[in-house]
Amino acid sequence: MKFFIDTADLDEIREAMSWGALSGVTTNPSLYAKTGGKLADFEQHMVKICEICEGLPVSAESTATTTQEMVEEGKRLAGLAPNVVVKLPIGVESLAATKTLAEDGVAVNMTLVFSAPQALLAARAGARYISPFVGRVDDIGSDGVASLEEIVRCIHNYDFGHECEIIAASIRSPYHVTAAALMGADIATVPFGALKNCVKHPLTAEGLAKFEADWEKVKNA
Ligand SMILES: O=P(O)(O)OC[C@H]1O[C@](O)(CO)[C@@H](O)[C@@H]1O
Repeated sequence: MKFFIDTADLDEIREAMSWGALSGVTTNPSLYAKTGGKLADFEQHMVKICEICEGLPVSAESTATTTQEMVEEGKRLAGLAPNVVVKLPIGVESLAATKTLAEDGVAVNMTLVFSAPQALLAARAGARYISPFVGRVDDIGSDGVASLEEIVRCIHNYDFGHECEIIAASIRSPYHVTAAALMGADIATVPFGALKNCVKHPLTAEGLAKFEADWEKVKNA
């Protein structure tokens, strides 16, 4: 399974990229809003992310509401850098936009996916990536991992005639990451904090403290 970072924060992206384990970035309007960025600076901000992650897929979300606007905005976003992936929320308008964009060679990440039928339709329309949410399903008292597993199994059952990867999204914990990898999700997009938590383990910290204490003894012997 590949790791993407789920943030629009340039410092977080730079730091996580330096760890050498990232394969891409996902952003959404909420994550851009969190950076304090203005509307006028949005596209340049996406360009900066694409430069930091040269060659890796960077999802930039369209906020258009009609098929025609999504296609226009999608083409503009795709023109910002060769590694831009246009993110569209699932709906009849965005399915139609995905078809057109995919035919034009623009990679689409279909987001806000919560069910297998939504995912299957997105794949049929030509989506390069599909983003089912985990954490937000847990938030409403359902089982986000079970929902993701259903979607992964349905998508992996078929050949859609084009590459189509599942991005486990709305990931909140190392447990979500393990569950996504066990079921064969292609990618997990993980916020910076949760990504750092994935590096940690209490026994690693305990083991390190012991090594350090024992080394002090060696130095003082
Ligand atoms: O529930 P959260 O943490 O807001 O996550 C929302 C998800 O939506 C996405 O836009 C899905 O593509 C990701 O950026 C993110 O993983």
